[in-house]
Amino acid sequence: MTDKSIVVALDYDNKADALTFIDKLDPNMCRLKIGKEMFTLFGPQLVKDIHNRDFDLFLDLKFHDIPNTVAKAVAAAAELGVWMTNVHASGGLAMMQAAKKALQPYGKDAPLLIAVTVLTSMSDEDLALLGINVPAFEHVLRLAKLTHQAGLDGVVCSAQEAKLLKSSFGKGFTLVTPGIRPAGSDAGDQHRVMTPPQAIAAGSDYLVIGRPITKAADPLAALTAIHQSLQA
Ligand SMILES: O=C(O)c1cc(=O)[nH]c(=O)n1[C@@H]1O[C@H](COP(=O)(O)O)[C@@H](O)[C@H]1O
Repeated sequence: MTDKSIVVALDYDNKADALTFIDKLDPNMCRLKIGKEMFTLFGPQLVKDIHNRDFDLFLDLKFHDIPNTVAKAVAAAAELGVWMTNVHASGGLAMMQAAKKALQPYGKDAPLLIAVTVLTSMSDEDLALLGINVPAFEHVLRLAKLTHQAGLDGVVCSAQEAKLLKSSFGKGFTLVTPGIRPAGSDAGDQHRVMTPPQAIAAGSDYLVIGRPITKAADPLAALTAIHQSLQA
């Protein structure tokens, strides 16, 4: 069972539970992601604990601040040796360029740097409340263009926009897609969703999947079922 296109979002509030689950996994089965909750609770030691188990780790802290601050935060992520990290594209071109530049000293050891476009929890109506009166896919395209211009490795978007972005920016522009829901599972707070096979068919490179796995009665079985759906 090897499919490292799956990135399991480990949104646990208990480190022991998270490590117990990780210890059932093989690093060839998936990659892992920790975000604001786990990093705030458990800090860089958790990153070390996960690296000691040989998993590729996406540090999802979605930096969004002035260019100098984001550049330093991204360099700090590189110091931790993570596989991937992210910023918000809405932080702007100068912020993303500063972040990219901060990774230059790390050469081929630099983490992949991607930018969040429009959160997958947001609908066209949510955007309208922010004064953004275009469909989500148009705003995603706009932010992805800025990210591409800044020289980042790719974007976080929903799989619903993957086809459009691959045709606009090419195969090498990495698409990381949360909002993945196996058929029949609860969407929860996610709005722009797709199933794992649909997302891969649309051109997603990495599927970020959290609750459908971690909140399942048997998380390992849920992950295995997703693997099987991708092989079918
Ligand atoms: O950057 C992210 O990973 C992210 C961006 C986005 O637009 N939407 C999104 O859901 N995420 C993250 O992806 C994960 C999705 O988790 P589930 O909804 O439980 O599958 C969460 O950890 C989110 O923080």
